[in-house]
Amino acid sequence: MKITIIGTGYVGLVTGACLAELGNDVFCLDIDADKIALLNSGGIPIHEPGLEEVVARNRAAGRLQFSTDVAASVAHGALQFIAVGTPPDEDGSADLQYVLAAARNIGRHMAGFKVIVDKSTVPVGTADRVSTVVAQEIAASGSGATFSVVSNPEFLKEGAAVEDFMRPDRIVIGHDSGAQGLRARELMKKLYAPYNRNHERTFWMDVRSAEFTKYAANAMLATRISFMNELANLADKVGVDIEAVRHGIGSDPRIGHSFLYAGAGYGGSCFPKDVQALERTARQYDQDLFILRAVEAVNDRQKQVLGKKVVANFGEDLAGRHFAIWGLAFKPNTDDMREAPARVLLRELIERGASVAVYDPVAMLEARRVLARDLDPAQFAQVRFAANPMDALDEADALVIVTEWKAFRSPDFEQIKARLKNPIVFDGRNLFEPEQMAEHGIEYHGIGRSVLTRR
Ligand SMILES: NC(=O)c1ccc[n+]([C@@H]2O[C@H](COP(=O)([O-])OP(=O)(O)OC[C@H]3O[C@@H](n4cnc5c(N)ncnc54)[C@H](O)[C@@H]3O)[C@@H](O)[C@H]2O)c1
Ligand SMILES: O=c1ccn([C@@H]2O[C@H](COP(=O)(O)OP(=O)(O)O[C@H]3O[C@H](CO)[C@@H](O)[C@H](O)[C@H]3O)[C@@H](O)[C@H]2O)c(=O)[nH]1
Repeated sequence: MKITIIGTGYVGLVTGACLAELGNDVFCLDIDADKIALLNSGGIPIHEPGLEEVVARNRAAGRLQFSTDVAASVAHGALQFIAVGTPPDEDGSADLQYVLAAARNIGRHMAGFKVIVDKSTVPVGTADRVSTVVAQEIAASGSGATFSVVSNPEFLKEGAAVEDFMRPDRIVIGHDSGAQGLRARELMKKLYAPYNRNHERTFWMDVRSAEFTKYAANAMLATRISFMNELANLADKVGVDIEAVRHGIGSDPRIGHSFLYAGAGYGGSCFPKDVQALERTARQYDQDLFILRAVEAVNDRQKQVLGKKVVANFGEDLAGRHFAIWGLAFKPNTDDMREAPARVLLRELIERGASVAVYDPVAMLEARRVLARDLDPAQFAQVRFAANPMDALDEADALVIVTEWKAFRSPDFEQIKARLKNPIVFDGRNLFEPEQMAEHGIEYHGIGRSVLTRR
């Protein structure tokens, strides 16, 4: 099938590359000329396992092209995927300017019949707004073109995006029940047939329900994390090991094991913004989503937990103190720093007068860019970018772990102890066992595990 993808960010690039991998003829459009030039020279703008190979293979086969040419992109695809960003507006609602700009371009240049697929995460009612904008442009151009807008939210996780897209646990498709909507449904069915031959994993529904499903999924996952983080903080006070509790409750199939890890708070480009946007939608309908307000507040506080543990240990004034930080990206296997808990920790430590040496397996360049924006030049000068994890430890008063990279899981503890000024580890992702740390003579502070540390 001929497919156009508008926006070549995490979602657009992965969607385009994976659809090309199945033999489709894919045209990827972006307004960012540098990104398109990079992709056309064989580069990849993001770190995502397996993506580079899929892109290279399909570019070479002529099934995947990148361009800034709007008219050509609209002419190309029978299916026009909108995969542009929907960042938070000042009031927390989803900013739809990029989605509507993409829709306007489609309407302005289209001829014949097109299926417009909203893949971006967008509030309920957005498909109607896209329809209105496209219809206005068609009326202005006089092309007489026809279309149907479909909602097909994306559930991929960064760091596992290619795998998630190629083996989806569900495909949600919202379409209209009129003739154009049913025509769109047939095309979507054909497109996704290779992923699930009998469509056992496709959930067909109306457009608004599909739009809402995406927010409901992220809100539920964020709720589980904040719930566990809140309990972990209590566990620290009442002498309970949150990891034992996690196993104890997760074995109940009604609860399940996933997304119950207490830690330094959730980050990324999705949970924080989508929880906020759903709250905002509710407020527009005079409803207060109490649970989600609490989920957000708990997460904001949780991002400060590591800083608070450091202060409890070293005092409020950290002038002259130096800390090693392992992990900067908001999660492993990505270089994405959006809403990363490490940014909150670094600001806190540096504002209190400390200096830091930081290390992340892939996010160093992105961190440099983001931290130069977060911090003023004098503060930024307090950050040393270390060459490897052990190099970050020298002369540090303690090691603080923020991201659960696999490479941090089995370090040489004797070397850690020898290189740190004080053998103290603050573990924001519960990577290590407190007993094991005690054996190495390392003072250990996990999340919700202080009972084991005291033993
Ligand atoms: N990142 C994820 O893991 C993820 C997962 C599921 C859903 N989503 C949702 O998908 C959407 C995209 O997210 P992302 O992380 O890929 O964003 P991103 O910021 O990485 O990429 C968006 C791209 O769209 C381009 N763009 C903006 N306006 C354009 C226009 N008019 N025409 C062409 N290109 C345009 C930008 O230049 C950018 O390259 C968001 O709604 C997000 O919530 C993201
Ligand atoms: O038990 C857990 C699981 C995750 N996290 C944190 O939660 C954040 C988000 O993690 P994850 O969900 O794995 O990453 P994302 O790439 O943001 O993916 C989420 O957001 C995407 C964008 O909407 C959705 O498509 C995915 O389904 C949804 O998982 C990260 O900071 C994790 O460290 C925890 O603290 N505890």
